[in-house]
Amino acid sequence: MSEVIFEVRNLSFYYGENKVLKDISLDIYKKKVTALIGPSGCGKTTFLRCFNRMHDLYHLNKYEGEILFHGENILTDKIDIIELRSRIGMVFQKPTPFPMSIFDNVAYGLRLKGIKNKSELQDRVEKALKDAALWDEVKDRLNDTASGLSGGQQQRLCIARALAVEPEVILFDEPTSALDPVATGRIEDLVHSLRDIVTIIIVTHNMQQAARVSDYTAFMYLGELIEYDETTTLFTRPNKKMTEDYITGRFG
Ligand SMILES: Nc1ncnc2c1ncn2[C@@H]1O[C@H](COP(=O)(O)OP(=O)(O)OP(=O)(O)O)[C@@H](O)[C@H]1O
Repeated sequence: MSEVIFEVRNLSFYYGENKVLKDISLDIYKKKVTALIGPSGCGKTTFLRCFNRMHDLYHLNKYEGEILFHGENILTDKIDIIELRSRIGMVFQKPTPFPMSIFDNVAYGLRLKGIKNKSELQDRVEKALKDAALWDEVKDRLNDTASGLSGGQQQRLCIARALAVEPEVILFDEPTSALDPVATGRIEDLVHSLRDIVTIIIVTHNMQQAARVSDYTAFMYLGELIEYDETTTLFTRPNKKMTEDYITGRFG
């Protein structure tokens, strides 16, 4: 069994009065891919956004319970959220390149961290683009604007941007929902391979995708965690009838 990086303990979450996560407890394992699946509105994205405190942007949102990150609760006021987000990166549904060059997109977070040295920047941008399986396609046009890339390339650029600051964790929120099947396949291969360097939590609508890319899968329904197990077990021998009904397409 691998090392635990997050211990989620009795986590509930409210949008104002609306309780959408209900007493969730689970462990997330280091350098593994964990998929969050379940029907629309079950709380997958809400759960994902707790891990880097994305909900803090709106003051009526409320967390209860704990998420221990290396043993420290990240849901307290004592946490430096900027620092937390540099350790826990995020990739969104739609590619969100900044309106600047390919190079500057990847260098952005590095410059924010105070890295000014040109050759260090170049090395780290190159490494991040290689890790994101994009280097060969862009190495001759690093100064071109990022908006000229295809959707799939833009999403890999966003992954490179997230990787550049060497986070411990990357949260993926349905990263292929805006992509065609070929671009989707490339992102899936990439997510699968990235677990050698980072811990990944990924929300997906697509059960086949969860089965292909993840080591662990959490099945959620109406804000509750119904079942959580190794992906192969959850998809072949689920414990709960509700999980079985969902993965065999009987509802949702
Ligand atoms: N900003 C918000 N304010 C109030 N309620 C919200 C907000 N965002 C989501 N919700 C509600 O919280 C519940 C969970 O939504 P969430 O987006 O987390 O589900 P999901 O499983 O990711 O859904 P989908 O697969 O459709 O993206 C839903 O009932 C949704 O309507």
